[in-house]
Amino acid sequence: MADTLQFQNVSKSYHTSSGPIEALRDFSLQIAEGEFISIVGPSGCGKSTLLSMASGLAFPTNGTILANGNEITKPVTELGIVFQTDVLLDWRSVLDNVLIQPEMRGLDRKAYEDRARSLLDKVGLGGFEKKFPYELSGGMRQRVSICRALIHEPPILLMDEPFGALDALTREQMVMELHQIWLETQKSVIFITHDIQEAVLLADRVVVMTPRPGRIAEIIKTDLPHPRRPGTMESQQFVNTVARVRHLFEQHGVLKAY
Ligand SMILES: Nc1ncnc2c1ncn2[C@@H]1O[C@H](COP(=O)(O)OP(=O)(O)OP(=O)(O)O)[C@@H](O)[C@H]1O
Repeated sequence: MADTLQFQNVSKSYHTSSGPIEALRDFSLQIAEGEFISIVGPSGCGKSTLLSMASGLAFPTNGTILANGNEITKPVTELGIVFQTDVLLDWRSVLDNVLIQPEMRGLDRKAYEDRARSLLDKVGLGGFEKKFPYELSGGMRQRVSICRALIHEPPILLMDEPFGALDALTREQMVMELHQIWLETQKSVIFITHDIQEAVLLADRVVVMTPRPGRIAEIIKTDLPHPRRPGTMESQQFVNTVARVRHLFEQHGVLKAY
C-alpha cells in the first residue's frame, strides 16, 4: 500500500505544437503517513500535473516519484482522487456511484455496501442512497465523490480543487467536513487549492508554489491545534500564516503588493 509519497527533484515539461512548456521545476517533497499537505499556487503552476504524476497517469521529465519507497511506473490503484467537477454517473444512484470503485476493482460489491452507507451517513447523505446525481446540490454531489474516493480505504487521498465550483457557504461547510473525515480516517492527503485560507486551515504543511514553471517558494508548517474549527481562523497563528503565504505571492508577483 502506498502510505507515503516522495517527490525527488521532479520536473515536467510538455511537448506542444508551439514548443516545449516547462510546467514544473525541481519539486521535492515527502508526505508522511497521515499528513495533510495543501498545495497553493497560481493557475498553470503545475499543481494538477503533480497529482497526475502522483497517480501514475503522467511521468516526470526528470526526477523520481516514490510510493512507499518504490518508483511509480504505472497507474497507482491504492489512491482516492477527488476532482473539481464531481464526475458522477447520472444514470446510477448515489449508492451505485459510490460502489463503482469496488466494482471496477473486481471486489465483492456486497461486502462494501455497509461501508458505503456508513460513509454516506457520515457526510449527511443518509437516506439519499437511492437518489440520482441530478437530484442533488453541488455540495451533495461532491460529498458523494468524497465517499467514492474513500470506499476502498486508500491510504492516500489526492484532491484537486474539490470545492472550487461550490458557493462560499457550502465551501466553508465542506472544508470543516473534510477536516473531520481526515481526523477520523487519518489518511495522507494532498489537497490542491487556490484559496489561501482553506489551504492553511486544513493543512499540517502548506506548499506555496511560484508561477510557471512551478517551483516551491516555501513549505510552511501551520502549527495550529486540532481539531480545527471556524474559530481557528481568528487565532494569531492562523492570521500570521495566511499573511506569510500572501507575502510570498507578492514576492513572486502572483499578488500585487499595495
Ligand atoms: N497535457 C498537456 N499538454 C500540454 N501542456 C499541458 C498539459 N497539461 C498541462 N499543461 C500545461 O502545463 C502547465 C501546468 O498545468 P497544470 O494544469 O498542471 O496547472 P495548474 O497549476 O493545475 O493550473 P490550474 O490552477 O489553472 O488548474 C500549464 O501551462 C498547462 O497549459
